[in-house]
Amino acid sequence: MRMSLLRSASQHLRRHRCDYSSSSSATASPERKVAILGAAGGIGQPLALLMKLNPLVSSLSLYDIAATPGVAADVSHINTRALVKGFVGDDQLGEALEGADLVIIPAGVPRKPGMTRDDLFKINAGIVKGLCTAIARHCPNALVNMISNPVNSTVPIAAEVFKKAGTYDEKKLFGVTTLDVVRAKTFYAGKANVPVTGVNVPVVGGHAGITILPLFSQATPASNALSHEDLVALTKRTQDGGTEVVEAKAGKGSATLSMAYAGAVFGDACLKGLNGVPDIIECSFVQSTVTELPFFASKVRLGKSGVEEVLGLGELSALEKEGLESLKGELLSSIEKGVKFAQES
Ligand SMILES: NC(=O)C1=CN([C@@H]2O[C@H](COP(=O)(O)OP(=O)(O)OC[C@H]3O[C@@H](n4cnc5c(N)ncnc54)[C@H](O)[C@@H]3O)[C@@H](O)[C@H]2O)C=CC1
Ligand SMILES: O=C([O-])CC(=O)C(=O)O
Repeated sequence: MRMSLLRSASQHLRRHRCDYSSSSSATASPERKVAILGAAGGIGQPLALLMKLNPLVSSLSLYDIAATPGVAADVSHINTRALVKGFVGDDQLGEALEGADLVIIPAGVPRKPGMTRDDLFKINAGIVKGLCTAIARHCPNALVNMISNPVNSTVPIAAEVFKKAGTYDEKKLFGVTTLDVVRAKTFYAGKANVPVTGVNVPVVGGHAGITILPLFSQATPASNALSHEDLVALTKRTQDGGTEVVEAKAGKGSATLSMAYAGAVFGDACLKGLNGVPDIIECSFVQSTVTELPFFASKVRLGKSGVEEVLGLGELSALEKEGLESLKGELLSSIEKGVKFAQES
């Protein structure tokens, strides 16, 4: 029983790119330091656990403004490669970041029922700005995976902070939209009645409401079983996935475990790219010329310096073309709000 559980878990990870066994052996892979900022939170803790299980990580730096030594002590006892250190408070942030190859940011407040992601802007914009200022100073060459919401604004804030500091490299800044892909795969597999492990669905646009645009016309394996109404319902469920969790948690936060999984998948992909593993492709919200918007989520090829190539949208269905046009206004205003905040504060 135990062996078959382990076998099926490892098959799952292989299909989902978190293929730790084939990514290169722990001893052969280069030293990689990963820092998690907000490591004591709902996402931070399980994400710290998952990154501790990733043999590509040689050093894991867990930073928060609260309670990190406990989380770090706990995770550090797991007998895997990464050496874990905990850091707490402003004066330890520099040390937490020094030499990091990848910084993952789930710091900030989550939604409660009735709130939009944009309602988090007031608090999270300042948090992200402060953390990115420190990244520019202490590890300007690190890849940055932004989880903190509203991603449609926090990524442009990070870009502006890095520009001001003279360290901006558009190849190294990513808004993490992997959870949208994770949800689209799960919901599509359920509706199309196909095994979820083989499913892929690109999700483009941004990471809030209608700006989340799953491209089910490009889903693999393709399904003829889905009606127009099914596709409309699948699109809406993917767009509202975060709200579904916020409402189910009824005031106790938003998605944490599925987000930690998604963050670990995306972080692993970034590390594989840095290590020169070919053909690593994930969706992410990045600086883009795919549309007229300055930032946009689409498939990107990851490489040794971050984004190697931003891939185009491919052919869209009529429903998706309509979705693309209707998301642009909201996405642009969220981007502009982030830029304005960073330039004026
Ligand atoms: N991109 C995505 O798909 C998703 C994004 N999120 C977002 O992730 C963020 C975190 O969510 P949770 O972990 O559930 O929240 P949480 O409240 O459980 O944890 C946040 C952590 O950040 C820490 N923190 C606050 N200010 C900090 C600072 N200046 N430096 C370092 N740490 C700081 C807090 O002490 C806390 O431990 C939220 O903004 C949420 O909306 C959540 C789910 C999905
Ligand atoms: O909905 C939220 O507030 C958290 C989030 O971004 C998600 O779960 O996609």
